[in-house]
Amino acid sequence: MSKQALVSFECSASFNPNSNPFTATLNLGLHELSWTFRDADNSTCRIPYSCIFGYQVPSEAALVTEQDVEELIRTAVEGKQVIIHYLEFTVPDLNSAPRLAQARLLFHQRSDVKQFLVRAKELEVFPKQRRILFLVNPKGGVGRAKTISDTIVKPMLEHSGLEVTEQYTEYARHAVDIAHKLDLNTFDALVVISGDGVMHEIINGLLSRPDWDLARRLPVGVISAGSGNAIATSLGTRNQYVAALAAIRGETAKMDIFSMSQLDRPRIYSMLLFSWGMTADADLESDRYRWLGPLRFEIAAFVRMIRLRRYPGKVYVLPPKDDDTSMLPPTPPCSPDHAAPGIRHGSLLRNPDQEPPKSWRLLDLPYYTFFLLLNHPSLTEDVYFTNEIRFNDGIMRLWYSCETTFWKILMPFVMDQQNGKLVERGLMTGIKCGGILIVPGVEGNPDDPSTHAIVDQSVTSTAAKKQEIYTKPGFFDVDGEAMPTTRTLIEILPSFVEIIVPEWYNHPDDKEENSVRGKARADLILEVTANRQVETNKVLEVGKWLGVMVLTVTAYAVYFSEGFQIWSGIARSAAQIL
Ligand SMILES: Nc1ncnc2c1ncn2[C@@H]1O[C@H](COP(=O)(O)OP(=O)(O)OP(=O)(O)O)[C@@H](O)[C@H]1O
Repeated sequence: MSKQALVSFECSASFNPNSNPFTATLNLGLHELSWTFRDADNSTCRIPYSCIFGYQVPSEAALVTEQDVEELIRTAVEGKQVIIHYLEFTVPDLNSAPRLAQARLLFHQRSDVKQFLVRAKELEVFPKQRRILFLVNPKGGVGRAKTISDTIVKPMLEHSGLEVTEQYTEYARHAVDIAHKLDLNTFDALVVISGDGVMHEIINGLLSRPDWDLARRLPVGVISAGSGNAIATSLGTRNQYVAALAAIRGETAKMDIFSMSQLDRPRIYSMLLFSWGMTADADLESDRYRWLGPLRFEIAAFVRMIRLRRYPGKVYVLPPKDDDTSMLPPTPPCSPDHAAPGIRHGSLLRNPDQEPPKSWRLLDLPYYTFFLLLNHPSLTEDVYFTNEIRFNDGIMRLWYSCETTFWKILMPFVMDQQNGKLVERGLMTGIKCGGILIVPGVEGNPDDPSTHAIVDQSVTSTAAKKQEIYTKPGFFDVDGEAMPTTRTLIEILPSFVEIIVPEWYNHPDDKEENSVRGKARADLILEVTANRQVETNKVLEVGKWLGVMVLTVTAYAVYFSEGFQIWSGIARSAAQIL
């Protein structure tokens, strides 16, 4: 009997519909079902509860729910057979799809079936009954959300016991309206089948409600069907079967979010990133290459590396753990009744126009080519930025740079895009902060050299032009959505929303032997998800970037050649690069 077995039954078990049943002892442990086969050298088979997404008895009444357990016990007893649906991870590689699998149990005694079902319910073997709204974005990524919903999610939901409603988004930002108006008593969770953009929209929709303090507790989840899919990748649910499993089982974790305040505008909330400079331009401009799928980011990034913009501005940073008591608390102490418009959750400054106290440090760069604030370790599904970040660590981490040399910018992306070491290449400075105030642009008349003093004493207006300092405002990028570049206060709201995670995400101790809640392979899953250290395949990465370069330069040449030979365009572009 398994070390952790709490109760055991004699039964016959088979693990696919056509295989012969084995005589086995079935053990219900704390975290897993296990079988010891008598006629197969006492070998053992295990299914962690965290991988079970459905339950069935051979009658039409197949679901275990709070309400119908009595009825199910009755029908199961008659049939003496129970079918368990679970995900089987066969290959030690999370990128390969897990398999939908079934275990069929034929109990010898009817009383055993009843006892099994009762204990299974106590031990939360099966998903708890919940009501979930699935929001499908048919325009996300390359438009595969409907297929993913029909071929992956729905078959897994069939025996889950969940009450499911599906709704398609019909226009851009429809998800904001849906989340804003949602009846919170009707659903226990909101899951999007989309990219990060729709996740951003539902969080902003929920937090824009008068009852935001209640709404923020609604668990939200994502089944990836976008282009970037950074949140799903960071959570280890990039595989849609794993994401659907997480949605069905419903484990949640608290997640920090960033709040962005601009004067006279409603606050915007970000779950993933705030960015300015190259990454923002590339992300927002990549929308025109949507048909390329995730490759759109590399193409847009490369174009922007060639035609890099430098954004001037003043950036004030509040060091973490500042004890300046003149400040308002950053966490959300205000009830909606007491919240002033625009300062719903309390704020570091009374408004973004307030001059920051002396404890805020002015960063000393003349301009910014990179400015990136991340809440998750992955920037897109192909860019694993750093393993320094956890979405619930309550810390804001900012990376910034004024680097302009093409190769110095390109190389980290080519060599360290997937191994979490991109930030270690010296391209960017990384700091922790308690709050950030950005004052973008050059103050005063851009033709007056003295106005550039705030940017850099040595940069005059003419020099600024020569160095192509970008005097146009550009855009801030908030989770892939554009935000106007005006004076902006950014702060963190720690553990502010509930996000659906795989069960093993919350159980780092499951790495230990004999504790297998996160499947027998929890160690691998944890390593790949919570601390994802995938070695970059340098040959593949260099090949991919060479492809991106050739494609971009050719497209550029065609676009700009205007009647000249394509090759003269290529030569011009090459000259620009050099
Ligand atoms: N029916 C629709 N028609 C047009 N646009 C829509 C519709 N439904 C949603 N959208 C918009 O599609 C945009 C992109 O959605 P989503 O984030 O899911 O995909 P993505 O941008 O490809 O992925 P990622 O954000 O992960 O890169 C969102 O801004 C959303 O407002």
